[in-house]
Amino acid sequence: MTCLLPTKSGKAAFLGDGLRRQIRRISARLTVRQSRCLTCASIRQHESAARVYRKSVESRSSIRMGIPSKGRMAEDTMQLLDDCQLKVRKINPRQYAAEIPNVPGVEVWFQRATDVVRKLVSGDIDIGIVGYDMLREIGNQDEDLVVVHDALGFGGCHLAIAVPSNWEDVISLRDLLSDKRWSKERPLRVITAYMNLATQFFADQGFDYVELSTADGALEAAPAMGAADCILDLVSSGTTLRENNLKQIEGGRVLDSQGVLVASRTALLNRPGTLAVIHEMLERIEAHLRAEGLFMVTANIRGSSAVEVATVLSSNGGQLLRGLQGPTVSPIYTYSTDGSSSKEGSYYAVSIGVPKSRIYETVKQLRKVGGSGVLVFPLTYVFDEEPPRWSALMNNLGLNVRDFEHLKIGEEFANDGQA
Ligand SMILES: Nc1ncnc2c1ncn2[C@@H]1O[C@H](COP(=O)(O)OP(=O)(O)OP(=O)(O)O)[C@@H](O)[C@H]1O
Ligand SMILES: O=P(O)(O)OC[C@H]1O[C@H](OP(=O)(O)OP(=O)(O)O)[C@H](O)[C@@H]1O
Ligand SMILES: [Mg+2]
Repeated sequence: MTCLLPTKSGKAAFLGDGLRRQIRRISARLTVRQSRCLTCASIRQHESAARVYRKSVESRSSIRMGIPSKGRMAEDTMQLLDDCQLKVRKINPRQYAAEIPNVPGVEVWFQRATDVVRKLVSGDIDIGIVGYDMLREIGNQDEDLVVVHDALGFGGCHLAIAVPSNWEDVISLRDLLSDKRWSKERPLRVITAYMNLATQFFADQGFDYVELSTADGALEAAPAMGAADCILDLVSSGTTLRENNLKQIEGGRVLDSQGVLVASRTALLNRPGTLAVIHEMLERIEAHLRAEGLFMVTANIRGSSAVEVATVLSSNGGQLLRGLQGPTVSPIYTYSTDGSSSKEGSYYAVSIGVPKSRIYETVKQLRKVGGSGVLVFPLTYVFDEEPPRWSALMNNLGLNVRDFEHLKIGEEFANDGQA
């Protein structure tokens, strides 16, 4: 007898201990199966149907962004937008539509991660933040989906094959492939939530005898239950695998993933304002992520000229005391004793951006060259030149960076009403 219960979310909480006991009592002769078995073909049909019904840009005038409504990515996405001063304003927690007051004209829609991708494909949203794994699985290499930023710095995990730890002879994918246990009559049974990626991977690796099945979560339980031989699922810390007596194998890493910013090519090229919004988001995200790893340090250093101080810094601290492009060195003006006049004195103020991880080393180096009054500040943004990801996007869209000059954000929004 097998009884499957929800592992998490509202349903799991509802099935509290009391209810679990009741179920145990009444279910002596009951078998509940939660897993669905889908063929790859049916999933493909489902995903491509969305493609056929892609909406035209004229069907609405607003720019829509989709972000995960729950799960691991939801909180991190909100935090990233907040850190970039793109805070999402939600009137109440059960509402699925919101706005970003700093970017007027953008509607934010909260959706399940899978639906963010589906709605990008169908043209119901223009911009989205999701895990790269979802983008690849659901988007299935749809040419309309353009990755604008591929490393948002959260949701880091990888999709991997895991087999029972007690399969001592199976260390690598090659071992799994040559295992004589699998045949046409008794294929290798793999359970996964990533049917498209799994189909592609096993075909590319030359597996002839594989049967895929799918479930929505807690896949790690399937081998012990006898429902599958191995799994293809996300791994981050590896704890879930370990706790379920599973192990990864060499060559079984299918895809590396983290949060990505995606946009619809159709919307970028045709919906007024979308390209400008993406430009601003990209600039803010890049500048924030660059700043996140740095501290701004200022200190006073004795010297006879700014050049001498800069030379002392670079010859003693090497790259560390040179900052991002070289130290900023400015004279400190000292006043005469009666305060009536000021003159360039023998102290200079230096400002440098340094990696957070090397802050103490920096302080010690500054002291060594006579630095005093060392102040350390967090940074909000480091805006550099136009981000390389922007040029890459323009390239991808077949546009010239100069073409965008006239699409400045103000003009774009001003044009919206007339479009
Ligand atoms: N263990 C993990 N560590 C880091 N990122 C993860 C992990 N598991 C999933 N993710 C990322 O988060 C995204 C959303 O996963 P999450 O589990 O929150 O949602 P879901 O599986 O769609 O929903 P649910 O599990 O609640 O049914 C995944 O697509 C992946 O990019
Ligand atoms: O390597 P770890 O750090 O242990 O993380 C991996 C687990 O995280 C995800 O599951 P999630 O918690 O989203 O539950 P789910 O299986 O119900 O989606 C994923 O599906 C793995 O089960
Ligand atoms: Mg999950």
